[in-house]
Amino acid sequence: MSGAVALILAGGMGTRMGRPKQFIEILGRPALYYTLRAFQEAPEVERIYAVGEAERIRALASASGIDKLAGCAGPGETRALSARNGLLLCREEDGTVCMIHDGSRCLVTPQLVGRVVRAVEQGAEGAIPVVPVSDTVKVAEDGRVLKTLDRSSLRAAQTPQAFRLGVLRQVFSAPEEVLCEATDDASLVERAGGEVRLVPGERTNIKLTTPEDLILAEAILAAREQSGSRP
Ligand SMILES: Nc1ccn([C@@H]2O[C@H](COP(=O)(O)OP(=O)(O)OP(=O)(O)O)[C@@H](O)[C@H]2O)c(=O)n1
Ligand SMILES: C[C@](O)(CO)[C@H](O)COP(=O)(O)O
Repeated sequence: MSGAVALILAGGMGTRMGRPKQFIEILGRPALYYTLRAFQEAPEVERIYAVGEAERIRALASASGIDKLAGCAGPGETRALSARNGLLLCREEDGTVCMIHDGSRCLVTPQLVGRVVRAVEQGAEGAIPVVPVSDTVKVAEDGRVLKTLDRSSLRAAQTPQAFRLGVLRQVFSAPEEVLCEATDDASLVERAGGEVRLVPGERTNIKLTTPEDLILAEAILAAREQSGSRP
């Protein structure tokens, strides 16, 4: 066992979904159940920390056999401030591998968790899952195209994003305005000059963001169930 830790961010309001996403039921279980279960099943993960409604998350974990859950913290005003709150729960040493993961990416697999942990164990300062961008991406302003980007060098970043705890402690000590500009954790490491390695992500590792994503998530989980892997 690698002894890695996972920090699950589940303290958002779900503004674009119209309700908090972590407790929306998919195939009869809250979305967060599937997220927690993937980390519970990953042999590389020793402990799980979560940010969000502590009582509800603890109740979900204990009803679902998620015995790696080691602590919960209250949410911050933004994703980055929630991550900073969660990091305060981690008492492990600086060298421990820590993954930060969106609770709303409930289709994450234990295999993907293993890939990002191994990339950091093999020497990367940070490791993030990415998938190639399949649309053509335009830079826009005032409803007009400014330019078209070269798609061959573009990647869509997912979570879990893995780093040594010491690296996270350092980059999350930046001022709040810097933290809140970052839309993922790796960009804070990049800003500090750290090298972030890319590992293959999974197209099914979608982030529940808008109501249509629920249809997709349910279909993917149902297909996993049919194919014999648990949803
Ligand atoms: N203050 C916040 C904001 C977000 N998150 C978590 O960070 C992840 C990614 O955030 P996002 O998908 O944007 O979720 P919400 O903030 O809930 O959605 P929205 O932006 O539509 O309000 C989610 O698992 C969310 O619960 C969090 O823990 N604390
Ligand atoms: C961290 C992330 O999931 C990487 O793609 C994404 O940036 C989160 O964005 P959100 O607007 O907070 O959902």
